[in-house]
Amino acid sequence: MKKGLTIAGSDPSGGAGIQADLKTFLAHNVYGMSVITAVTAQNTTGVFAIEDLSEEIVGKQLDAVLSDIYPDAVKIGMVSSKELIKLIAEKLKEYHVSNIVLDTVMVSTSGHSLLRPEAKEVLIHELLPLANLITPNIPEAQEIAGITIYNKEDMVRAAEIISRKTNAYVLVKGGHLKDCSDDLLYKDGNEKWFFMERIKVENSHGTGCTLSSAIAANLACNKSMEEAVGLAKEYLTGALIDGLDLGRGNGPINHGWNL
Ligand SMILES: Nc1ncnc2c1ncn2[C@@H]1O[C@H](COP(=O)(O)OP(=O)(O)OP(=O)(O)O)[C@@H](O)[C@H]1O
Ligand SMILES: Cc1ncc(COP(=O)(O)O)c(N)n1
Repeated sequence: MKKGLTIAGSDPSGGAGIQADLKTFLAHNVYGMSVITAVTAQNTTGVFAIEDLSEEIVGKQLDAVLSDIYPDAVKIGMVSSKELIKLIAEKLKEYHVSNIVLDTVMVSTSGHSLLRPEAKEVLIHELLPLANLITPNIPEAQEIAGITIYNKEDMVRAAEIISRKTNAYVLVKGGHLKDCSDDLLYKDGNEKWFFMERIKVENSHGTGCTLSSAIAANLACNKSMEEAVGLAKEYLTGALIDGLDLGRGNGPINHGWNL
C-alpha cells in the first residue's frame, strides 16, 4: 500500500488541515500519517485560537514517522513559525524525502493569519527549494511573487517569477479570481491550464488543503505531476458538487464522496 504523510495544523471541525488531508488520503486508498505542527480552535465560522507545538515534539514526530514508515509522498500545510519551518526543512533533507507538495498556507478563508509575518521569507527560502510542487492561491502567489494579480495573464507572470525561486512545479490556483476555478500548472516556461466550471456552493472550507493532499496521494501512486493535478481537481470538484451542508458558516466539503 502507498503511504502519504501530512505535516500540517489540526482543524477540530474536520474541514481543513490534517483532518482533511487524512480523509483525502483514505479516499485515494493511500495509508495516511500526520505530523501536527499546531492545534487550532476553529470551525465553519472562524479561527478562535492557535497554539504551535514545540520544536521538540514536532521533531520527534518527524523522526518517529520517517525512521519507521517511509512515506511515498508528503504534503506540507500550515506551519506558522520560522523555527518550525527550519526544523521541517532540516528533517526533510536528513531523511531524503521526495514527492513534496507544499501548500503555502498563509491566511484562512475566514481571514485569520496562519503564518507569522516574519516566517514568510523563511518559508520562501527554506521550504520552497525542497518542494516538487507548490500550490499558492492568488493572495499567496501575490505575496511570493511580489506582484498584484488581477487576471489570468497575471497568474502566468506570477508563476514565472515564483518558479525562479524554486525548481518545483508551481500551481497557481485561480479560485480567488471572480467566477474562476481554473488553475495554472507551470514549470520551465511550460503552462498547463486545468479548467473547471465554477460550482455554486456555500461551503468550500478546506478546498486548498484537499487539493494539495489529493495531489500528494496521486504522486504517491506514481502518477505524473500533470496526471496527479488533473485527477486531484476532479476529486475536489466531486467533493464540492456533493453539497455537504454542515455548520453555521463556510462548511466543509465531502472528502468521502467517492467511497
Ligand atoms: N466554487 C468552486 N468551484 C469549483 N472549483 C473551486 C471552487 N472554489 C474553489 N475551487 C477550486 O478549489 C481549489 C482551491 O482553490 P482556492 O483558490 O480557493 O485555494 P485556497 O484559497 O488555497 O483554498 P482554501 O479556500 O481552502 O483556502 C482550486 O483548484 C480552485 O480552482
Ligand atoms: C489547520 C488549517 N490549515 C489550513 C487552513 C486553510 O484552509 P481554509 O482557507 O479553507 O480555511 C485552515 N483553516 N486550518
